Order: sequence, then C-alpha cells, then structure tokens
Amino acid sequence: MKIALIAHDKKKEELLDFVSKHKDVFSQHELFATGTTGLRVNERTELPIHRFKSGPLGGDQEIGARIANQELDAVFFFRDPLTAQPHEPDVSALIRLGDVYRIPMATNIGMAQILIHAIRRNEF
Ligand SMILES: O=C(CO)COP(=O)(O)O
Repeated sequence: MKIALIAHDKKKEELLDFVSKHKDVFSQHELFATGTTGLRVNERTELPIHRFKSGPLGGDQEIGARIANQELDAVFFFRDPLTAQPHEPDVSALIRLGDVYRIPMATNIGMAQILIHAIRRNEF
C-alpha cells in the first residue's frame, strides 16, 4: 500500500511514537510524507520515505494531488485542531479530497490505531 504521513508541529511527537510503535507494519509499505514530518520520521525510524514539500509550502496540496490521481491508499494526518495554521485552506482541501476519493484517513490517534490495525490485518 501507499501510505501518507502528515503531522502538524504539536502532533509530530505523537506521530513519531506511533510510527515507531508500528514500524513492523509501516516497513512493509511505501511511505510518503510532507517535508518536515518525513524528515523527522526518517530520523527516528530510518524507514525510507518519499518527502514532498513542507505542508505550509505546498506539501498538503502535493499529497492531495496524489489522492486525486488515486496514487495513495491511506493517510495518517495527525492534525492540531487547537492551533491556527497559515495554510488552513490546504489542510481542508486535502481532507476534502480524501472524502471525495474515499481514502481511509485517520486525523487523530484514536482513528489511527483502528486504521493501523486494519492495515496490519490486510483488511482492505
Ligand atoms: O503542515 C503540515 C500539514 O498541514 C505538515 O507539514 P510538515 O510535515 O512539513 O511540518
């Protein structure tokens, strides 16, 4: 599967812990990420990861384009709902495209745990 990883700054530690914990699963898939998230995940886990631009510089839109081209199968997007983002329209657009193309997308740790469980079991 092609899996995208994205985290806002205050959620990056949570995502890093999550990916580390499930490294055995993530290592079996092709990973993509926005710039800083991808760098941090690679530094922490040494997993190979294709990095797009940083979110505020267009990375969310690049991932959205991949979704529109049906080139992504699942997205883990650890959003920070309590901090205003300068690129909020891009965040909304990415989530909207996920809904348009019915891509499984976890936007918080609770849903992420369910999604990784399903991926681990090859349930979709
Ligand atoms: O801003 C982001 C998602 O909206 C994430 O971007 P970075 O991974 O570059 O921090």
